[in-house]
Amino acid sequence: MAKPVSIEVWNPNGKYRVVSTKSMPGTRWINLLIEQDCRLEICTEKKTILSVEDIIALIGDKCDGVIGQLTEDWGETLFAALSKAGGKAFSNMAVGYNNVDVNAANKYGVAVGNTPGVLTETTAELAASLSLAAARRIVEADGFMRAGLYDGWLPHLFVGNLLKGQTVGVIGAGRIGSAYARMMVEGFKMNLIYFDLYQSTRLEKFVTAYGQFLKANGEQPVTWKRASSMSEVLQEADVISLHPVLDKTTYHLINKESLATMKKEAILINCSRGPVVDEVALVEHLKQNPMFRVGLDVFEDEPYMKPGLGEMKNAIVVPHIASASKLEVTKYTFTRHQSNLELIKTLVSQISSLLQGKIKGYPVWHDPNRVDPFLNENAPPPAASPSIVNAKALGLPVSKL
Ligand SMILES: NC(=O)C1=CN([C@@H]2O[C@H](COP(=O)(O)OP(=O)(O)OC[C@H]3O[C@@H](n4cnc5c(N)ncnc54)[C@H](O)[C@@H]3O)[C@@H](O)[C@H]2O)C=CC1
Ligand SMILES: O=C(O)C(=O)CO
Repeated sequence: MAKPVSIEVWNPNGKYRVVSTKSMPGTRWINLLIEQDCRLEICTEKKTILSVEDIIALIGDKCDGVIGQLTEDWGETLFAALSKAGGKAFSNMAVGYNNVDVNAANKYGVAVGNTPGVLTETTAELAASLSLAAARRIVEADGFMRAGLYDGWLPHLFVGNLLKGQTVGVIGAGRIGSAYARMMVEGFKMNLIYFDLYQSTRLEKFVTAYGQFLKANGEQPVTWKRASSMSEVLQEADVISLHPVLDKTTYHLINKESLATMKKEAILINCSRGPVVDEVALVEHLKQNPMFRVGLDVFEDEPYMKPGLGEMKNAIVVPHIASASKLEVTKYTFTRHQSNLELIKTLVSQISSLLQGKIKGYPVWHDPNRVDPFLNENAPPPAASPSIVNAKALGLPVSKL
């Protein structure tokens, strides 16, 4: 028998039992679920990462839907348990859903939601922040200052990289990769080289137009190139930022061999998922190449770092905070996790619309890139469910809205 897990209950007489494996910011999401006749149970366990056993205990004998986290292992065992409890909907509070075995969800007929589009700017901004911090050695210089080592200006003190006119490389030029590329091209007048399985026409058009603008103003125009392979990006770029999904094609994309092809003074940024980089090989590369620098938001064995990484002066490491930003929306200023608040509303729309429609017969929102209709605080969410990643496999109809 699984150990009981502590919970807080909202709307005990609600018709649908929905479990959230974590408490999330604000009360709007709770009210939305209550309005949809849900009994909501929020896990209040103190530990950060719940085990599969903990989640099985939360699911219990009857559960209609679960809102879960990217730190949880949603595989065969959990989908079997959810299905046995009558569950039909699972929402992952994240853009990335590499922690979810979608085939297992399909097998048990559970719809899987994620939250694309709500963290694009916040993640791109963190990647840009890490790029700048690495280029100008901000963290190292800050440590030096605090240690009382500064005894006067010197011509060679903490010489870093000037970004203007250098080349920024993006691997995975989807929503976040493209937003980051625009920031670096427009903000620092960098040239762009990118690799993606698909052409990013909008991004190319943007860089072309910006290049023409600069030229018309008597400045050096920026350029773009779509690389035919990832290695082309690694060889040519001065700053490389990783933004692909994590799947078997991108696991250890950056490894000993690919690191060896990069410029000795290149900067590598990872705000995608840790296992895209072979972290052991990275530590070794950092040791051998003191002017090679990295900025990491994500780690291979999160929350842990591979031995030696934390001691490397040429590494900037932050604890998966790309989504943690404040945002002003008209007159509202929300808390630190504003971006997550937006994301939660998307989740709530998923769970409640799926349950109301009993899965079948309820349309799935047609465009996973358009989340704005779900984010308006004053309007009810549209009568469709945003971003169900396995809609096609489950034969769910798509909204014509
Ligand atoms: N650090 C953080 O807090 C956050 C991390 N993320 C991560 O960022 C990832 C990307 O998010 P979005 O840009 O919204 O997704 P997206 O789906 O718009 O972009 C991903 C891109 O990767 C490309 N891709 C897939 N396989 C590839 C390969 N083998 N080589 C090169 N490109 C490949 C796809 O074609 C696509 O254009 C998410 O899957 C998630 O893991 C997302 C939000 C926050
Ligand atoms: O949404 C995601 O994929 C995240 O990593 C959130 O921080």
